[in-house]
Amino acid sequence: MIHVEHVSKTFGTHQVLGNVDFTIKPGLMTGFVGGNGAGKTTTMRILLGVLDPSEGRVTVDGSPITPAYRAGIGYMPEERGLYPKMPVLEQIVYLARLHGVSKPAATAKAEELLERLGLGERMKDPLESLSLGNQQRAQIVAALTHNPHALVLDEPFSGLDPMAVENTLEVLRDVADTGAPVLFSSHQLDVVERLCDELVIIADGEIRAAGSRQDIRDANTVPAWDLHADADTGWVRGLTGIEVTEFDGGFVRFRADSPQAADTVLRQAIERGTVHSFTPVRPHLTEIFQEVIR
Ligand SMILES: Nc1ncnc2c1ncn2[C@@H]1O[C@H](COP(=O)(O)OP(=O)(O)OP(=O)(O)O)[C@@H](O)[C@H]1O
Repeated sequence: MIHVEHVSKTFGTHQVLGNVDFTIKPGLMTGFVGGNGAGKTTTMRILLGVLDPSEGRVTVDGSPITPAYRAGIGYMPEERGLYPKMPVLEQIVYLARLHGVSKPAATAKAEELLERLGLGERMKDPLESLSLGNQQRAQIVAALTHNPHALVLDEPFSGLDPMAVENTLEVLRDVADTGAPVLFSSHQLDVVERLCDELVIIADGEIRAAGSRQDIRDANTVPAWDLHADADTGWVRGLTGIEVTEFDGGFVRFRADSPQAADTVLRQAIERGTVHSFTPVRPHLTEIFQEVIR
């Protein structure tokens, strides 16, 4: 398990990370979500050793991360690093060889990954002749060809079409299934919500929420219910332990101090007429995200 432990970072007098603390668990895909300038790239650079933290440290299974461990991470930096004029396959094999992979093994792996990401026909073409989305796919392959034991990917899905997102997801999932911790950043919560097992939400250089989707939902959900009835539901406003948040004739959304208070609403609604539905409100993760990054 990789642990970013109480990391702070200051550039001059500008603190961009404050006590950032989260884990990336083996075998799971962790989505690192935050708006522009939230601190995702800075955190990833510290994880990779490109930047030093002002405070805190990164550990792997409880010990400080080593250069050897870092060298075995598949890293896709924010500033994409491939050579525009060099053929795609050739440079991916070259980069894998720098990691100590033999030429035949690197070639076989790169060809397999390029095929899976739909670049089978373009392997011999110079990178610059590919569309931006296809260059992005090549970058992903470059991060994976040296059989990394962990992945740290900065915005791997940005600019990919839906099919490429699915193919990339499958490839990343295969790496996670080998027991590797996988971290990828994104500012597209809808994508991350669907793709990852765990989420880390950052805003203004601070972690605002972390854990599984369910953990984050449970921790940030105020119990609320929706009631749809035939008759006007204005009477709900007068009940103790109930706070009405939305109301429109036969519809009311309310928060309840306890499940018993919510039951009372249902009982009274049935006594007053026909109840069409009575359901707990499950906020979408996107709504929670908007709330926690405020
Ligand atoms: N070398 C630097 N010197 C000064 N400030 C920096 C430096 N690098 C990053 N910052 C600042 O740190 C903050 C966090 O930036 P960072 O790139 O980590 O955010 P991000 O979450 O990756 O954003 P984005 O999604 O826009 O890439 C920003 O305010 C940025 O201007």
